Amino acid sequence: MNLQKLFDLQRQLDERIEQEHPRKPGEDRLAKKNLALLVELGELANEWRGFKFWSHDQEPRTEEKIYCRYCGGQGEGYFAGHTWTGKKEKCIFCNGTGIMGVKNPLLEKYVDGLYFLFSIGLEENIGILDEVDVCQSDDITSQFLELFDTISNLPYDISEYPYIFGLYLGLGEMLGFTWEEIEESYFKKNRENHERQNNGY
Ligand SMILES: O=c1ccn([C@H]2C[C@H](O)[C@@H](COP(=O)(O)O)O2)c(=O)[nH]1
Repeated sequence: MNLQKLFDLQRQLDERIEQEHPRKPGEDRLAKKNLALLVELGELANEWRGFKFWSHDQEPRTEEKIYCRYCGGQGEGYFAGHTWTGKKEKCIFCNGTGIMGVKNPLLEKYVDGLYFLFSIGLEENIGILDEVDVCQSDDITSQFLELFDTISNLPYDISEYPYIFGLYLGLGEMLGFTWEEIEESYFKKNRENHERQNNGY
């Protein structure tokens, strides 16, 4: 596990965001990043679904089709490439399948949380943690609850940061992710985050 690489990318992204969205006087960015992390954690729990005892579908959302944005998932349209033809043609962008690929919403949400976790570390000048003790509760629900609890308290007790990091890595393992998958998804999201800034997000 090489945290340095991700940490360096995070620093570059955060510096860019700071330039594009300068801090207002007195703005508490730690509080905002902390809330953002809690929001991502909630969204992650929603993609995991394992706590939804009221539903027959408690399976994690690990596969979701990405529909072709050119034909709206139809596989055909009244165009050839970008040119309007007036008669139905097979979409050349998805080869008529209507589908551009598959994504893993559970992993993507996990990685969004990791972004904010790194960003909080940078905000507080914590630097790279030399060693992370991966922590795991008895079950995933308890792991989420422990994370919500400790993250909510983080602005008042930043010394909990390494413990939270260990809990977050522990959660990743419990959700079945390898570090390689996490890294790959982080790099992909990094490109998207920069594109968003290019496009005035
Ligand atoms: O200072 C910041 C602000 C945002 N993000 C990234 C983390 C997530 O990948 C993404 C969340 O964006 P939304 O989709 O929630 O808008 O932005 C950072 O890395 N640093």
